[in-house]
Amino acid sequence: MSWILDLMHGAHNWYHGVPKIVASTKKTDCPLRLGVLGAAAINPGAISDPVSTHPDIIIAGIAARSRAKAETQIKQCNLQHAKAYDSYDALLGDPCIDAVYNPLPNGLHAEWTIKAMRAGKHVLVEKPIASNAEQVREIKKVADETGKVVLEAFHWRLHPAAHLVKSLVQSGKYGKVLEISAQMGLPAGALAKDDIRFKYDLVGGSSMDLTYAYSAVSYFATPSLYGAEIKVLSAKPRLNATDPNIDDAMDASFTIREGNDTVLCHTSVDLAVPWLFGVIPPIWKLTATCDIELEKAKISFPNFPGAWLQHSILVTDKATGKVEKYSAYVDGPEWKNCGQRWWTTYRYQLEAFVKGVRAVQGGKTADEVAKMDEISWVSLVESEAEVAIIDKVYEKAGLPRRR
Ligand SMILES: NC(=O)C1=CN([C@@H]2O[C@H](COP(=O)(O)OP(=O)(O)OC[C@H]3O[C@@H](n4cnc5c(N)ncnc54)[C@H](OP(=O)(O)O)[C@@H]3O)[C@@H](O)[C@H]2O)C=CC1
Ligand SMILES: O=C1OC[C@@H](O)[C@H](O)[C@H]1O
Repeated sequence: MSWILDLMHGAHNWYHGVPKIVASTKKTDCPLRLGVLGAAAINPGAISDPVSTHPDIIIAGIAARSRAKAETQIKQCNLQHAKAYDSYDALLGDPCIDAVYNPLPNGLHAEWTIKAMRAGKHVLVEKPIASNAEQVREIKKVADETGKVVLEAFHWRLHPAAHLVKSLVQSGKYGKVLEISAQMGLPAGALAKDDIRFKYDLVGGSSMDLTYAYSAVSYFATPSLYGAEIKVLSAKPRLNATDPNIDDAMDASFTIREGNDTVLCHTSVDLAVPWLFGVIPPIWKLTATCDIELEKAKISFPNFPGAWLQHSILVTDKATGKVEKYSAYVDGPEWKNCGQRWWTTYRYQLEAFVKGVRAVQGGKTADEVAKMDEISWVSLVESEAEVAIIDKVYEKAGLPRRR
């Protein structure tokens, strides 16, 4: 699956001339030293690529359960400053490492994020940040105790396009939000049968993996999800043939109520969208979409998780049918004057993480970082509220809560 992402990155970088930018990127005298837990398939696109164009961070190490695997990835990504470790503990025990990227299977996110903080490291942890909301609260507790930064790697939320959509929605110009739908799917066969996403003990399942859909509806539904009341109306899973605890797909409907305002939300996620007649890829189910209905307009944000590739935000006036078109690749309401046209969502994510860590090193608290004006951030409060929705969806579907 990750080869698709690597292919998209390659094409994107070639189109924007990124290799020249990489070659001319000078690192600072004392860049942050990042250690990576696991030689995961996602690493080249999600961390190695953005680090290559960031002046203030290097990958100083990769740990894998076998040193050879770590060495292979170090070579593959051409990481000149990286050391291979043969265990995650060995990397965490190295005082030369300042911060950690955690792309382990979902079920290990909370455990290793907490271990990393206790070892004195700041953490960028893959989505979903934890198996359930209780674990997110535990992460928050340890972050408060240790003063370390934790950022859930919700890259799409850190891209200017997401912020533009949010500002259009919240502007009041189009009235209240009534209904939001988001979908995301992968074609059947794209993932191997033994992929981590199909393993219950590693906290797999479509709702855990394609959590973007839950994140999108909740981000756009309210100014802040904190304190909102969630009621799941329906949750219909399509169960995995081998493991009935795994939702290969999940269609859910729920309401998000804040004060007197209630937004009806629909999410549809699928790790194995069946091919039509076994041969035709169902493109319309594979395109990630987020559609927002307000009182006076409909806003559509296609390809919301991959906005760095291409997106076009359409606002249709419900009375006149007139369509306004927007897009955003830099700056915007959260980043102000920051970013480049060629920055991927992962590059924005890294920008946020490095700025957050530097701010904490400069004396700010992690809570203050989440509120800083000059960066975009996903707070642990937001992460917890989103994971809590997924907990409730599993409960409604009659599936066990992930742990
Ligand atoms: N932000 C994004 O765009 C994306 C995010 N992700 C997220 O990244 C994470 C990793 O996904 P992906 O790279 O596809 O997964 P992989 O299976 O390629 O990587 C998972 C890593 O976890 C390690 N691991 C430790 N214990 C186990 C175990 N018991 N079973 C299997 N692996 C184990 C392995 O490390 P070792 O090298 O030590 O053997 C492996 O490299 C997931 O949380 C996923 O949600 C994934 C794809 C895209
Ligand atoms: O971006 C993504 O797309 C495919 C998924 O399986 C993956 O985990 C996700 O993060």
